[in-house]
Amino acid sequence: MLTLENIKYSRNSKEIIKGVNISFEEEKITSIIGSNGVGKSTLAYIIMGLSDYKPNEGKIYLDDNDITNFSITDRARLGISLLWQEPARFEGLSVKNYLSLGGKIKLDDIKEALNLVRLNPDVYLSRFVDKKLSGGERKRVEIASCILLKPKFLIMDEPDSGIDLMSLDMIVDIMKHLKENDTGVIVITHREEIANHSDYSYLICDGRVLKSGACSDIIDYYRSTCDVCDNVNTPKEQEI
Ligand SMILES: Nc1ncnc2c1ncn2[C@@H]1O[C@H](COP(=O)(O)OP(=O)(O)OP(=O)(O)O)[C@@H](O)[C@H]1O
Repeated sequence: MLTLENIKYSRNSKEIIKGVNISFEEEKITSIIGSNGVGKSTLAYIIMGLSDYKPNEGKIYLDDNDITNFSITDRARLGISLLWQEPARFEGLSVKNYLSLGGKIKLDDIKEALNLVRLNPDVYLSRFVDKKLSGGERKRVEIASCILLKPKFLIMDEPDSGIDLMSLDMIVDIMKHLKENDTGVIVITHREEIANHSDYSYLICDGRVLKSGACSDIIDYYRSTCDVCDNVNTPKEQEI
């Protein structure tokens, strides 16, 4: 269980996260949805422990461990991973070497992961993770590396960004694969096609959880209420 307890975070004197309580379970897909700029990616960076994203208040627990002050490296070691919205490039590193994680991963597993992200291993193992790979191809390689890490929790920040619409079902298949392999998936998404496959959803508004529950209820609420709202939380609306 990964638990956020009353997390508050400010940046340049602006309060971005205003007291968030969320629990994520392993072997479950949890979606985080909400309008642009409400703090979803910020929450992802706080959970991952990026150096500029230390909460001003609150605690983060992985099972019974208080990891609030743990570095990104310590959290990665404990099994928390993040799929970035924008994947990085590594000039001069082949896909095969990049995915072998320093030789720790077997070639067959690398091939299986490439097949899952629908990149033909015969074509892509020898390609380089540089600017000759398209954004979508790099994103797929990045997703493959997250699969191979077998994390306890994987935060997927808009996993479809840069991926063609025809491949949304691939993202869904990958989330299901991760779940079947005991990874807790935390997916930040604007896509109903992706959120629909989550076991539980949180709707974020103005740095707070506005509502949580079954994905279909949250999406119905979001559609009927949030599209017409001015993006400011109303405490009365809070039904956490
Ligand atoms: N480095 C920063 N300095 C100041 N404000 C920031 C910084 N990064 C983000 N913000 C602000 O924090 C708020 C939350 O941003 P965040 O990226 O977490 O939103 P989001 O919900 O992920 O949005 P989107 O759906 O557009 O990706 C926004 O108002 C944004 O402008």
